Amino acid sequence: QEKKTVAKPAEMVGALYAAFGNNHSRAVHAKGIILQGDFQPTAEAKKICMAFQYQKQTPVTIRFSDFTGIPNIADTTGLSNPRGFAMKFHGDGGITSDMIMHSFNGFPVGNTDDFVELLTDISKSGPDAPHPNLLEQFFGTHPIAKTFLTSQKPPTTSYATLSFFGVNSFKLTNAKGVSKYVRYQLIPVAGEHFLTPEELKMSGPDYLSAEIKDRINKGQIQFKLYAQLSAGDDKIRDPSIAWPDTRQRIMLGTLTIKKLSENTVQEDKSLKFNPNNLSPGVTIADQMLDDRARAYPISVKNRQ
Ligand code: HEM
Repeated sequence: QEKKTVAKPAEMVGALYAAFGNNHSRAVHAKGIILQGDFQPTAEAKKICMAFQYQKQTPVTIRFSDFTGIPNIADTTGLSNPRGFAMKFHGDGGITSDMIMHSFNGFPVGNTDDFVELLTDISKSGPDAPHPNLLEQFFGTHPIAKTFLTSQKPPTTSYATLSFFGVNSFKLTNAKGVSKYVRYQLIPVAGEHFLTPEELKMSGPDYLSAEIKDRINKGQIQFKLYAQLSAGDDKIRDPSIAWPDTRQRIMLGTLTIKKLSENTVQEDKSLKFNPNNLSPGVTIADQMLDDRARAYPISVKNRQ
């Protein structure tokens, strides 16, 4: 029987503010850039899911971001990993559906209460805290969290050359009523590329937004979206444990990013994603998604 989350949504957002500051911005993934494009589904996507975005080509709005709630974090610092990716599919008649991922195949902890504890421990483990500080103690009892925070990839050369992972599980249902548990993966057509230590030294604090503006002026950017299927005893409700790479993946379609969006203060404020803004055919299959669904609107409200 699954444990119910104890932390209230406001405490989740409060723990993010405690760790990164309340900067009147997104509580996390504060620094980002918005672009526009479209999503072209494959024939296989339609076979496993009846959601509108898998029936025909749809326009999308996407936002790439750095980690933490610090709006001016340097793209070059380790703390700006994992990077974020959020996509809004725009269906007919104004309906939308959201997908939110980050650049690490996993999460530091398996449930929301442990995440709140991790954030709280980070906020209380500043340079003046005696060792072992609370964060070091947390790592002692949560080895996966230590691996997560100490094994991030080097800074990417571009938001367009990084893979993103949905981490939490969803249930996809097709028109015949057949369901499958999946996790999303977004793989760059340009391949994954990371900065060498020399390139990193030459890069400025905003190199990622400068690079993506330059790249999109020269041409389109593409990613392939996959659904990784669960099998065997894969954990559906524990985002800290990635499913094996050997699991079957269904290609859901191609994301083509075509242009930079306005990126006005107003656009960034009004753009909001929620893990439970879904279309019929897609449902949440993980307690953490329910918890996230209640936390995101609090941050959205606070940053207006
Ligand atoms: C219990 C776990 C989590 C909590 C409490 C949480 C909370 C939040 C909050 C409060 C925001 C700001 C919303 C806004 O102001 O618009 C946010 C944004 C975001 N989160 Fe989470 N999150 C969690 C897990 C995750 C996971 C597992 C991922 C990735 C797989 C993720 C990726 C993102 C991204 C990419 C954004 C920025 C979306 C945008 O561009 O607007 N989060 N999260």
